[in-house]
Amino acid sequence: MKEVIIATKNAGKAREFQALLEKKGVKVKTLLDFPDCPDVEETGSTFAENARLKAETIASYFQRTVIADDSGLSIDALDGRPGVYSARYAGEEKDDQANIAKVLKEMEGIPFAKRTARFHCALAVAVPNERTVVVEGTCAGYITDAPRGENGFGYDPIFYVPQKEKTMAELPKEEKNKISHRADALTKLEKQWEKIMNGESKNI
Ligand SMILES: O=c1[nH]c(=O)c2ncn([C@@H]3O[C@H](COP(=O)(O)OP(=O)(O)OP(=O)(O)O)[C@@H](O)[C@H]3O)c2[nH]1
Ligand SMILES: [Mg+2]
Repeated sequence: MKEVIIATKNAGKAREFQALLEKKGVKVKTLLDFPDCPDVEETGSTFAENARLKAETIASYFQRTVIADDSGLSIDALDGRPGVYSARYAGEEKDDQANIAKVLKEMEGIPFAKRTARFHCALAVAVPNERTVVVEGTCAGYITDAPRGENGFGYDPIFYVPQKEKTMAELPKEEKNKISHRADALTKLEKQWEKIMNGESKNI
């Protein structure tokens, strides 16, 4: 079975990539499998910049093809916050519950129609000494006024998906994986996928 390294230490993302890529017959390794792997500082101001930074640093470390995901939630009523700071919105410890609590507090009193939001996912494919490819995916929804559901990770319990009439955390994982920002971004690599997996880096 072919194998790809996803440059993430986020267990929720790791599970989703495993499920998404299993369908393509690809085995996923993440940085959770390589505890000595260096941490990459996310100094970019966009999802694409951070995805590129993570992918290129880790591709250079392993000297092989690496895909990185930088993602997050943009809320219109909060001028796009938490945005690229989604993981650490309530502090360095990356606590999902604390992040949710902070968002709900900031959204108090805002009516449903004005609670529009969007998940973003930038995926960067880096091959040592080659041009990096970045694609992006989104998923639109609304911020609820209380958490609902146990599935997924991050802000999923407060992200309402109108076409499903459920929060992302109330959807079974197969359903999230059909409509998520991550799935959307991955679709955009569809045409290049064979080349990526064969390590044919040029012109992907
Ligand atoms: O409800 C959610 N459903 C999702 O599907 C989702 N995808 C991203 N996020 C949020 O955005 C941060 C990513 O930040 P991020 O890309 O820097 O990742 P991270 O720092 O957690 O891990 P790494 O991949 O950098 O190692 C995460 O922690 C989450 O808070 C999501 N929330
Ligand atoms: Mg991160």
